[in-house]
Amino acid sequence: MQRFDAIFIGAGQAGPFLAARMAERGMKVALIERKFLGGTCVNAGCMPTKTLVASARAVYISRRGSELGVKIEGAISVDMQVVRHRANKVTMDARNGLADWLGNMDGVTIVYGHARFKAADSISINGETLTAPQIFLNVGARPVIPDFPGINDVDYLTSTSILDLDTLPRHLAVIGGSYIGLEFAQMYRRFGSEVTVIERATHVASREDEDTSEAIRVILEAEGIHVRTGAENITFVRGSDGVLISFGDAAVNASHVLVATGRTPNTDDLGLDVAGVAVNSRGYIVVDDRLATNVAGIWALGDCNGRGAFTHTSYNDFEIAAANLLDGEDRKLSSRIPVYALYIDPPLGRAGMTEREASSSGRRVLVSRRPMAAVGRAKERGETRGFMKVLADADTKEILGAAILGIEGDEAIHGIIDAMSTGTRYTDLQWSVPIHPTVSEQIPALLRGLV
Ligand SMILES: Cc1cc2nc3c(=O)[nH]c(=O)nc-3n(C[C@H](O)[C@H](O)[C@H](O)COP(=O)(O)OP(=O)(O)OC[C@H]3O[C@@H](n4cnc5c(N)ncnc54)[C@H](O)[C@@H]3O)c2cc1C
Ligand SMILES: NC(=O)c1ccc[n+]([C@@H]2O[C@H](COP(=O)([O-])OP(=O)(O)OC[C@H]3O[C@@H](n4cnc5c(N)ncnc54)[C@H](O)[C@@H]3O)[C@@H](O)[C@H]2O)c1
Repeated sequence: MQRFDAIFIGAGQAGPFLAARMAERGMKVALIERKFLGGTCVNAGCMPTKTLVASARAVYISRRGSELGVKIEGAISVDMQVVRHRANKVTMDARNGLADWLGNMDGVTIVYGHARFKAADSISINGETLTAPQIFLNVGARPVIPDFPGINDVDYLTSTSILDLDTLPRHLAVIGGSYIGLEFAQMYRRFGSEVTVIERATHVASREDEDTSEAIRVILEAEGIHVRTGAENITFVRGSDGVLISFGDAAVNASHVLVATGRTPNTDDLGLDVAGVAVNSRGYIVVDDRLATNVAGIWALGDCNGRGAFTHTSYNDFEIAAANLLDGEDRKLSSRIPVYALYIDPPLGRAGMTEREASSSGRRVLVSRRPMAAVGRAKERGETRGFMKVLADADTKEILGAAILGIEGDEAIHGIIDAMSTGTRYTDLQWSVPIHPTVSEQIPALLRGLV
């Protein structure tokens, strides 16, 4: 039996950083990973997909070159092998960087293999037992495949396996119209595939307000993506040249199918029952405001605790745990404001509540909207799709939430995020002087328009 001060299961976006902080303090830590250092973000998530989104945007801009006075002789074509290679390189550089950093760190032992609890303070891995008084779970999540009739009779892709494609699908059907589905749908359309998004809900990106979902749909349809919402009873049959997907009274004949209907936590094969760690009905590990599970000495960080599903929420879990356990602070999960971006192009940057959430909170809600077509920066760049809106509490003057769907929306939203994080009232921000011409310069004006 090998003894450590702390054991980390999963090397995602929280565990490695906390392991490093603990090792710096002279602790002896084991970091167990069954696949690749860096987890989903580095290997099958943000990094490769945002690299692909960048390639797809380059195609889009090239095709629009003549509008901006750029003459490109000959047809614009896409080399999918180069596209894939570039995404793979970004992943490999990050993965190798982590391996160098952690591999050379005194006090950190990296163990590759699948870990399972043997007891609340010990882990079985590759036939060996490791024990520690502190165990941190950072096991992440994986794609969930619904029990669609016929799905197992056809070939389908997930957000992970699609990264290995180096040819262009004739017709990509994307099941699920949320983050993963919409990002892949738009990039493949831009690469040159016919694309159909098939979504069960009445709107794409259905967690958003209807005006946001509708604006996203308009953007996607303008690029030639077929969007089918309200799709009930989806079934799959293998056809002569692909897959026949039927839903309601419609059918689509696709060459490739991407299933992007959500993710499920990697908690089913961890032996949590042996350790007595509680999970909720969806398999997420139950944690308190400081990320502790119900078992003393065991914490759960990142996607597997169901309190966030993004790289920045996982990394923030590390920051909370490190602050509380190593720096004598008292940081809480409940202080975190929900923020994220949907990386279609133009992106959707989001902070805080939707209008639907704000209205149902019982507050007096003020709203201000502005189309991107009224934004100078957007006009100058010839990219006026989308809109921005902000919500505030009429009584407390708090900023409650915002959405910026438009060029640089993922960056410009940070003005709102920082204001919300510091508790700045909208009345204090209305008269700040922004730089012209930027998308962010609209924020003070937007706040002055709250009614
Ligand atoms: C296609 C896609 C695009 C995304 N894009 C974005 C984005 O743009 N921005 C954003 O913020 N988020 C994005 N995400 C989400 C983001 O990737 C995740 O929220 C984030 O990676 C979660 O990190 P984590 O630390 O919780 O776990 P993960 O990064 O999932 O890491 C968990 C690790 O644990 C390992 N593991 C699991 N079980 C065991 C076990 N029993 N023993 C040993 N090891 C184990 C796994 O192999 C994995 O390496 C995207 C996700 C996907 C799928
Ligand atoms: N930009 C980003 O930050 C980013 C990008 C990609 C992924 N992610 C993370 O990955 C996670 C998973 O993303 P996702 O898009 O797979 O999941 P999701 O849960 O966000 O969306 C799943 C979509 O599939 C639909 N759906 C579910 N079951 C269906 C069915 N039977 N038939 C048709 N449609 C169905 C849902 O209505 C929903 O629109 C997200 O929680 C997100 O945090 C983030």
